[in-house]
Amino acid sequence: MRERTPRPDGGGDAGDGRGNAIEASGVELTYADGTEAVKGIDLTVPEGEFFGFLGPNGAGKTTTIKTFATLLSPTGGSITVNGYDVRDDARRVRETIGYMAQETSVDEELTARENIRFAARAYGVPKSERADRIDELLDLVDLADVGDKRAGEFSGGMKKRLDAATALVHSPPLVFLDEPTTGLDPKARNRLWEYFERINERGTTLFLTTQYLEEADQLCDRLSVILDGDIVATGSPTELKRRVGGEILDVEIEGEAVDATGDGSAADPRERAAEIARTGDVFDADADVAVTDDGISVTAERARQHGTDLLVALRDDGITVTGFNIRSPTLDDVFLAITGEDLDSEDRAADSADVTEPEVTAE
Ligand SMILES: Nc1ncnc2c1ncn2[C@@H]1O[C@H](COP(=O)(O)OP(=O)(O)OP(=O)(O)O)[C@@H](O)[C@H]1O
Repeated sequence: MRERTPRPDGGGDAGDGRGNAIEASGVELTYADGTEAVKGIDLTVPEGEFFGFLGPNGAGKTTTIKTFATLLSPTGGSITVNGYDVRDDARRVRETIGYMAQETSVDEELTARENIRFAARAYGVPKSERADRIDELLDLVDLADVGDKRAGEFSGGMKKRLDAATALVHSPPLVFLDEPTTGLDPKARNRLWEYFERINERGTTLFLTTQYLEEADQLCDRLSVILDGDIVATGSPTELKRRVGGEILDVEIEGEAVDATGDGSAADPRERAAEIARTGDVFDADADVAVTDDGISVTAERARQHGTDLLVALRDDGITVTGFNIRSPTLDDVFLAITGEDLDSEDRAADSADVTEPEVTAE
């Protein structure tokens, strides 16, 4: 069991007996050069929640997390963390949080065990408790077998796990994780996810920033989407997906654009199919039709019911359908609907050029 940190009287209440780990109201952060990185956000995170903060590069995730962790002072609004005001009680806030920054802070010259011991000393963990705490944390992040190896020999994923262990050394009830899995390969990312789930199950509130929709979907109870310093949506992954509405019908269409008349005007069967989906009688006017790499994608309330009507209409027009699929919206669709941008495309490409795993075992 984690140790409960006594809360000051001012701590908020989530309404179900739980307090609020974070209460933020109208938070603004404008940098000295005039960049308005955070533009008045409101946010409440109940104790014990796994909360996600999702947004593309430069959206304001790190800036927000730094104001919550007292590393930056907000230029407007108010923030209470574990019941303490970040301006008036910064020291108490720091004592009751863990913070895992984007860049790992492990000392590569030290062993895993020495890294955690150093953090334990820095956080004032009583000497009598240190040895047990170090063993417990090494176990928790599956580094017990390599506890006496130098961190410099570890893979990227192992360093991240060690870093996360050091953020937990004083048993904080709230831990901030700033893009903890960026740059890791899928296997290392999965290991870290398991570890985060484990510490959340022990009762620790987690505030995670991420660019990965899949990560937010898999881990988070609730999440907010931040874009250009503003929160543009908040809800559970399921609620957000429901908000997109309806189902998605993906239709794969044969054939490239051809210049049938030889006058330079290419007829693209996908464009023609999209026109039929938009203007035919098959779907309601509010159906959303997009041309994709392979064909078209239709988001509509009754996509499942009317899918076959569309296929017939396409066939009657001489268009060859090579495949189709009806699915529920993903968070990717949510993000696309909110922002008009596909969040994942660039990041996925970056992933393949990733950290190589491991020379040292226990990965
Ligand atoms: N020290 C700084 N001075 C001025 N502008 C800054 C500073 N740090 C960040 N910014 C700007 O503030 C905005 C938000 O940046 P922030 O790092 O919070 O975004 P982010 O969502 O965490 O992105 P990333 O995923 O790239 O870390 C960006 O426009 C960024 O360029």
